[in-house]
Amino acid sequence: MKYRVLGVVGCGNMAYALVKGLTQSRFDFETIVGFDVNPARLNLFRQEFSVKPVSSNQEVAEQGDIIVLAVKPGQIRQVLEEVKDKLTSDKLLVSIAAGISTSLIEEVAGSHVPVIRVMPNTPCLVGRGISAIAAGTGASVEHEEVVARMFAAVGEVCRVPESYMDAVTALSGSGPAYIYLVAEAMSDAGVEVGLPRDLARLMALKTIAGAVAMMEVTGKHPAVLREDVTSPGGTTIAGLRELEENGLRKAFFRAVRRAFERSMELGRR
Ligand SMILES: NC(=O)C1=CN([C@@H]2O[C@H](COP(=O)(O)OP(=O)(O)OC[C@H]3O[C@@H](n4cnc5c(N)ncnc54)[C@H](O)[C@@H]3O)[C@@H](O)[C@H]2O)C=CC1
Ligand SMILES: O=C(O)[C@@H]1CCC=N1
Repeated sequence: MKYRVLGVVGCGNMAYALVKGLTQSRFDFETIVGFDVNPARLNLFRQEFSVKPVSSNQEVAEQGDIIVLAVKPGQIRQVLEEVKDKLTSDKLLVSIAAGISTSLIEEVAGSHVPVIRVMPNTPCLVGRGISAIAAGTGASVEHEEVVARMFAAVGEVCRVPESYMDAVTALSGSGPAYIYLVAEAMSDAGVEVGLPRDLARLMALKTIAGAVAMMEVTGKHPAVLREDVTSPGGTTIAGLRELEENGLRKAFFRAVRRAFERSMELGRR
């Protein structure tokens, strides 16, 4: 299968991360065409990535061999209605919309169109994303391979059963925001005990980055690494006790469950 033209419907944040990664990688699209209702976004994509701007989603679907749907979940149905007449079985439709199932897409676009659903995350912008991919009923292993290679340009890729997608969305799709909140909270906590703000932020950020590197490089379980930091009767156990008593784990359980439910709600609209 040879896909020469990538079509991008919706040139927002996630499309930016993906197109940036693709243009810097060896993934060999001859052309990338795009449309966005906001001309400024389209202009940005033209200037930064030489994306060819077209004047409608239909044109993207007509010219693209692979069409990435990167609009908000609430716009997917309307966009599919616009483009469905241009979709043939030799094209490949890729949706990154949270909560939107491949069966919903097939229902509107027609079951002859191969559909792959992907849940990436914003670290794709710096090549450190994690994307889960799942195939619709009309997509083959080859279709999955092509999309896996595309998203490998912006980070790691996991193939998952589609039934995992709402959970993946709640954990890794939304997850960067949870960690930014932790970084902010740690910085403020450092300020509270007397550190200048810039220093507190640097310490928080480098501590998170260092801890992530420790988990990646050593391959040790986080609980083992945590024990290594925790001296008997020392400072860390005093801090950890506060986090446990204030419900850190409970807060994460609840956050991920609520985001999971929200992903399912987005798919029902
Ligand atoms: N932001 C994130 O962390 C992630 C987002 N996603 C999914 O990616 C999709 C896009 O999200 P973002 O890039 O964050 O949103 P965004 O708001 O940055 O991008 C959406 C773009 O679509 C454009 N648009 C709106 N209506 C349109 C239409 N009818 N035709 C063409 N373009 C239209 C908007 O002008 C905007 O530029 C969403 O479905 C979201 O669920 C998936 C993984 C992570
Ligand atoms: O907040 C959202 O709905 C999107 C999906 C995952 C991350 N951002």
